[in-house]
Amino acid sequence: MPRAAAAAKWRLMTQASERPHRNFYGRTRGKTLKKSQRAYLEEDLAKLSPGPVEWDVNPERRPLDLEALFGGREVWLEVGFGGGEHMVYQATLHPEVGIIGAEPFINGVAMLLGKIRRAGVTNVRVHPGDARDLMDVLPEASISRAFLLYPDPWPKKKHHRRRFVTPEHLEPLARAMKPGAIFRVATDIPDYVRQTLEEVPRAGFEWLAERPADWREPWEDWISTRYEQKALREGRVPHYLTFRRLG
Ligand SMILES: C[S@@+](CC[C@H](N)C(=O)[O-])C[C@H]1O[C@@H](n2cnc3c(N)ncnc32)[C@H](O)[C@@H]1O
Repeated sequence: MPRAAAAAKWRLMTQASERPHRNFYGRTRGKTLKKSQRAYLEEDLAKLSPGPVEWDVNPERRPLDLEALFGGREVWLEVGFGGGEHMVYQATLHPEVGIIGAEPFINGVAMLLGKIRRAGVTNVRVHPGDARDLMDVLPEASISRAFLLYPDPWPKKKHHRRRFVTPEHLEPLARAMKPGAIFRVATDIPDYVRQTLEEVPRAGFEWLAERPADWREPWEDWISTRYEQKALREGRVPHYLTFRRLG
């Protein structure tokens, strides 16, 4: 590799290391991929990838061409889609919108790809990596709805700053969302509710007043996710919070 290119690569790698979670793309968290899952990844992922997102393939952070990706449809975003059940459900329910999701857990990506095949939906795009990289290249005010469903709880106090509901994540999210856009957050962790209600309004959202009384009621178009099922089995209580982007 020429020296200048190697130096540029090194700069990118060191920048990347400032984002401790982004490098877990490709890890299977100890689980092996089934043969069918490997096939989904090999055959479908490139077709459904939104384009240059990662730092090393888009170092200037050129915005994605969402018009080309979704043909002018309204665009929704799901952060950390897990096994993808909610994304595919919403894509089936709303063929008139385009949904883009980020998830670094490769087994989850493979599960989503399998569900996309079985449902036959064509309005989903997948970034197999950190949502921060994706948010960085979303055009300003381009997202009409965003979902953060059961984000990693990071229960220890010293890890709270790793939670998604911190300025590091919420500011790029707010930048990418249209004024009036809806942001849904579901969590089973009471302290996560506290932090969400503190931090999300600070980033330029209002908590929708019609929902505080019924924050234990899921949204009408809700499908329970894998993580929610686990939380319910373990006796934890889901909370559903709805915000609107101001401006
Ligand atoms: C507790 S799981 C919930 C998954 C799914 N939303 C559900 O409800 O079943 C949290 C997910 O967020 C993903 N995640 C964590 N940090 C992320 C990040 N920076 N960008 C995108 N996804 C992330 C994890 O890999 C994990 O799959």
